Amino acid sequence: MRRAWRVSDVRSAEKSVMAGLPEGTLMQRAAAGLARRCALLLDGTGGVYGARVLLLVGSGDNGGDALYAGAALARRGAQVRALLLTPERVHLAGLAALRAAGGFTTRDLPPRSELVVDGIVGIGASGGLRPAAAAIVRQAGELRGRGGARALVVAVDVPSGVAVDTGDVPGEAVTADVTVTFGCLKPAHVLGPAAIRCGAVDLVDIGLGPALVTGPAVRVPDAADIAAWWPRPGATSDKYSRGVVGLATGSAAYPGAALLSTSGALAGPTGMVRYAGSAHAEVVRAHPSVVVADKVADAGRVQAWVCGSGLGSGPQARTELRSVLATSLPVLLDADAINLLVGGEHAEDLRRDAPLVLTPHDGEFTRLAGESPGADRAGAAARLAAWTNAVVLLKGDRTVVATPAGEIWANPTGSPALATAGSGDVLAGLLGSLLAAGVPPVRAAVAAAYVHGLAGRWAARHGPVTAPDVAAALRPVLVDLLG
Ligand SMILES: NC(=O)C1=CN([C@@H]2O[C@H](COP(=O)(O)OP(=O)(O)OC[C@H]3O[C@@H](n4cnc5c(N)ncnc54)[C@H](OP(=O)(O)O)[C@@H]3O)[C@@H](O)[C@H]2O)[C@@H](O)CC1
Ligand SMILES: Nc1ncnc2c1ncn2[C@@H]1O[C@H](COP(=O)(O)OP(=O)(O)O)[C@@H](O)[C@H]1O
Repeated sequence: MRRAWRVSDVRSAEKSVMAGLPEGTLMQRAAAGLARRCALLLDGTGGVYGARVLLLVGSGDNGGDALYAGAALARRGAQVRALLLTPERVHLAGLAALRAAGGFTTRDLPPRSELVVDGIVGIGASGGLRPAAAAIVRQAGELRGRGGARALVVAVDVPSGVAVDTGDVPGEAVTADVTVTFGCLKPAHVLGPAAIRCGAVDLVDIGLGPALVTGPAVRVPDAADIAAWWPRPGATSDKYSRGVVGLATGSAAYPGAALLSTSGALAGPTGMVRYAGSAHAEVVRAHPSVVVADKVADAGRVQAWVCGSGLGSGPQARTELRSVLATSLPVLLDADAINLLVGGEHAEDLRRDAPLVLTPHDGEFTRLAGESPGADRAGAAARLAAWTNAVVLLKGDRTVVATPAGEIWANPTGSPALATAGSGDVLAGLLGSLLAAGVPPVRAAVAAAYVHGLAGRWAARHGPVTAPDVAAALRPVLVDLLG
């Protein structure tokens, strides 16, 4: 698992560590790590000696890091030039170090560069990049180096222009090949469009660890987490002890949603899948192992319900929603079931002790919350989670999962291939199976999103992806993941 901290928490940690160290120590550690990474990158493009390096230097400590790293590269023979965005306000000691090492300042962008180091702003930025900085970022993105190859871009701490705490990119911003960050990850490294701007993220240890006393703002699962959480059958398991998931999905208008949620559920860890709804004949024809009924009331015992994918919005859909919410079981509400909550008709039904998981896309989120998720998707998901007392999985290219207590996870495996009709139905079935197998709701949501994302990537290797392809890819992905 990777963890990311908010700017205010990073600032407090820095302050407490710096109190016990000579001034500038953290910056020296940061700059040394930055220079090392830059040198490694240059090694891959013809070496450090003679390489043309352009530093984009803002007025704060982020610019200071870039200047000291530039000095280290200049000492190894690189031709380092610093473009100072505000020459009247620059990290003076950093600039002196660069000059002493043989580096220069420049007023204009040079015609060629092998490497651009973005030290315009780091975690001290507020708002989108100002016009002068934005113009430099635009031009620097066009720079070319040896043999006409695009210049490599290394961002210092975060790419300039991203919103560090939310992962939003409000305007012009640097697109980095590598982001070298210090002390800990920040939300922009793992959330939203900012995460994509970071390229590969390299974490340099500057000794902040023990001073990070608050909980992380965002957690990111890795394969080992998912493998550790995923239930496996044991020698004494039977079909009931592995959990039974119930699906109240699909309708005469949308029988496909029933089939797709069933496919997702069948790839999960439960020992049995029950389907209740008007698509029961199609479901059992496609999946003979599924036990079917035509409504929730007749379905038999389950350990968790999935309700809503393709369910429709008529009186029968409302009855089914009421039936699942009346149980004392974990319930996942997707798609139409979320839309049925709008207007408050089910407010009383939502007062339940058992876990609730909501899986909205942006449209469903907006209808239910009364406003779109906006730029701070994690914050928006956490607010809806607190309001509904549910785990909220907000779908998107970086799906986020939030709990009512404000714990936030970002899924790292998303794939644009998943943006295809019905892939959310597959996710709902898989997640429901994990709930029925007894996995705590937040882990079930995080694990389902992770595996679903990998399945999208897997399916995309063989051409254009449809939702059945995503469902079919769940099994090979799970074999890889769980061994
Ligand atoms: N603290 C530590 O211990 C360590 C910190 N470290 C490093 O310091 C960085 C933080 O440095 P920081 O606090 O000086 O802020 P920083 O990101 O350079 O930006 C502030 C400057 O940018 C300007 N500016 C602001 N918004 C802007 C905008 N939208 N568009 C354009 N300009 C804008 C703003 O100008 P002003 O608003 O004052 O006019 C101000 O002058 C951190 O990310 C890491 O790299 C490491 O060395 C490790 C140890
Ligand atoms: N651009 C994208 N990149 C990655 N994943 C995406 C993207 N767009 C959508 N997804 C994922 O695809 C799935 C779509 O679900 P949903 O919108 O409910 O579709 P449907 O209702 O058709 O099943 C979600 O898991 C979502 O996170």
